[in-house]
Amino acid sequence: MGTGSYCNSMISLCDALRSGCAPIKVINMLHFSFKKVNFASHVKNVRLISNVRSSNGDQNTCETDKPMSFEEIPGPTSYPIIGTLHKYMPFFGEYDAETLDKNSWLNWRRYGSLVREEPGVRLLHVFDPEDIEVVFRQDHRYPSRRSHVAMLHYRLSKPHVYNTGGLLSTNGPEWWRLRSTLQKNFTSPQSVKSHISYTDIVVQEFLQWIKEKNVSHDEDFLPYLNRLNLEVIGTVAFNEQFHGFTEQEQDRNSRTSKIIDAAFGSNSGIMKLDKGFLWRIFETPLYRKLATSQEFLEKVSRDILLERANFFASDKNDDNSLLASFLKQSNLDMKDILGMMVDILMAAIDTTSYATSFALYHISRNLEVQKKIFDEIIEHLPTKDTHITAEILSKLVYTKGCIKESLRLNPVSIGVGRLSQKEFILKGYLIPEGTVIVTQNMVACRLPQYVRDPLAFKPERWIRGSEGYENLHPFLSLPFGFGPRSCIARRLAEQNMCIAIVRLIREFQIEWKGGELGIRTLLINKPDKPVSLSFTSRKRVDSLHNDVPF
Ligand code: HEM
Repeated sequence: MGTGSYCNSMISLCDALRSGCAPIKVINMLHFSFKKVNFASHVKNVRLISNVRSSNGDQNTCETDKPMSFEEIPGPTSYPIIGTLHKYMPFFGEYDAETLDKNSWLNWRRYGSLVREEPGVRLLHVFDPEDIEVVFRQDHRYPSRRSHVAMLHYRLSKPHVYNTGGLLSTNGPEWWRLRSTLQKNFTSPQSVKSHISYTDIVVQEFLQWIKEKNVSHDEDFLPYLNRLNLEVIGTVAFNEQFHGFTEQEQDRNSRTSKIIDAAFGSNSGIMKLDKGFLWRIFETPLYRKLATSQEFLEKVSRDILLERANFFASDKNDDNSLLASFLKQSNLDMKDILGMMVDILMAAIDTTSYATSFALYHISRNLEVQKKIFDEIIEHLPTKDTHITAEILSKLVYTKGCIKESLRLNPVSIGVGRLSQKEFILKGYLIPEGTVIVTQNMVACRLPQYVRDPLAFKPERWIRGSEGYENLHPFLSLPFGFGPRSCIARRLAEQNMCIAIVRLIREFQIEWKGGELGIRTLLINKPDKPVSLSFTSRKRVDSLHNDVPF
């Protein structure tokens, strides 16, 4: 079979994967493609070199093999000045800037597991978890990312408001000053657990609200989840109630609605602005949108901060919000804290809502899985008014397996970005300093060479001791990134998702009513269609089957 038919078979494979073809059919197609095609033979040669180096235990100082240059890495043709940007041109280019997963599939099937691109920067896509591990092992004291470049520009242009670009966009020692100070309260298990009871209260209010609204599958559930996650993060991070479930706050001009819009307005422009440069010359509409969104989040944060700062000045409070802990740090000033508050509003709402949407999507399509979650929940929350505690959460092993499995199939980010800070050798190629590296975890997580039956939703693969347990490569699924630069709120986000899912499944039998759910990548992976769920009260299900305790 020639390259043409290889491409065709892989195109059908990609189409099949995206269109929700039965997983087994897709795997068969994959095996067929692998069997018939000599998969980019030069990549194999490079692998040999890399293996020799690995067995010597010293990748960087091999004297006999001269590393191949970065330009020799397979990838789309790069032209002077425009590099590979032509691939992203509307009408002509075959890549769509909003379907990054599709572009990655195309790259992987054409060029193999290491792909070079030059869309204005030196870019390397890494698909193999072994290589992903090598990338992260290079990590420096201050791991860097090249992202949020326009936001960095915006914040640095307002030195009276911000000291830095904030955690998301700052690199180097200044990033570490912020991170090392802020992360104590974000990540310590004790501090994270201290937020369980408030979060549970907010989630129960949310349940009450969606019951009153009689939410049906004709509505998109995502906006509901946005409100929930703003309310949760408001309470946990700022001890602020936004009252997002009230009639008044549902108005599109309310503070809640405008924060959700501004968070999305900020996030959705970041990636396109990172790729472009015109905003450096004049204020483009997209840059303006980013600036307006940031201004609104700034205003909300400033109002809360001023009120709280006065309150804390009295030193008589038992507030355990993150903001309370920030205000006690002597090496943070108000500008640092304001920047972090804006970062929290930007980073918390869409991420958790998309991740929860996809988890509900998988759980509601797999009623067997849902039954197992319900059985586990009912064992630990025998009545609806049992409070969720840290001890209960620690026992919900299956539910947590579902969250991990959903994040494997549908991570919020297609992979993790890093900026190399010194040259290193990967698969026999010399990767120069300053290369933008994107680890392609989402694609790798759907490949049969790394995961058994990869497109099936099988929470058991994460559960040690269960029959379906799989010892997956530790660098395969990295939904929260890796190392000191990983998501600062990982534990909190997982906890919030778990509490929401537990309460929803405890209350309702949930069914998926939409078609196959794909992704649209603006910065993170948003569901590409409405999140269409039907909620049937367990009371009703119970009276039908009469086998579930209440
Ligand atoms: C399910 C929800 C979430 C997912 C999947 C997620 C994922 C990620 C990922 C992949 C990164 C980049 C990590 C890396 O480069 O190694 C990141 C960074 C970050 N996340 Fe999250 N995140 C989530 C929720 C949150 C929440 C709730 C907050 C805030 C309360 C938050 C705040 C941040 C911040 C500030 C960073 C930048 C950290 C740094 O550069 O030091 N995230 N997140």
